[in-house]
Amino acid sequence: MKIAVGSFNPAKIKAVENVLNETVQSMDVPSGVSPQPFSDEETKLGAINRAKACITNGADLGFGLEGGVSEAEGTLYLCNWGALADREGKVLVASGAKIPLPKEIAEPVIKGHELGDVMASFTADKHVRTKAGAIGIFTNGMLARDEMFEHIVKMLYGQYNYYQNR
Ligand SMILES: O=P(O)(O)OP(=O)(O)OP(=O)(O)OC[C@H]1O[C@@H](n2cnc3c(O)ncnc32)[C@H](O)[C@@H]1O
Ligand SMILES: [Mg+2]
Repeated sequence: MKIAVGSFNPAKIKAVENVLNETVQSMDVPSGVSPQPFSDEETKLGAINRAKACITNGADLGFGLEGGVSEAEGTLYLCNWGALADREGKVLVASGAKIPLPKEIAEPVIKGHELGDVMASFTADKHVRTKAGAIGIFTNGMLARDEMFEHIVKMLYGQYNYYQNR
């Protein structure tokens, strides 16, 4: 069975490999949304598009993981979504943990800068998006980006197995 993840970001690949305990293929697929999704709906759609594109590119199971931001009551939150697609056209979704972003991060993102770039200059680490991520930095290292994606992958794969076995 060919399992793919629609990204070359090591945090996303590692999350799928750790949960499924299998080697997965990375696929360069379009998310079909903006590089910086700005709502739960847009972030979820990016995840679904990536998962479906893996199937179009020949995978049996395709994972799409997407990071974004969403605004509620004047606060900008980090938001994350995942989707799992199969060859039968089944698509499952799950959302990840959310935390508010501090003002010095939220302001440049609202002005149009990508969160990954803002985090890179804030931490002086251009690889931050592939490791701790914003979630790791602002939880003081308690929850890294790959671990947060692992929770999403568990919810996706768990739902997939539940509905397969019913
Ligand atoms: O190569 P892809 O798979 O696109 O990986 P990415 O790091 O660009 O990740 P996303 O497209 O899913 O996320 C959209 C933007 O939000 C950024 N982002 C989202 N969550 C983040 C986090 O926890 N830490 C740092 N940047 C994050 C990300 O780097 C992008 O600029
Ligand atoms: Mg991206």
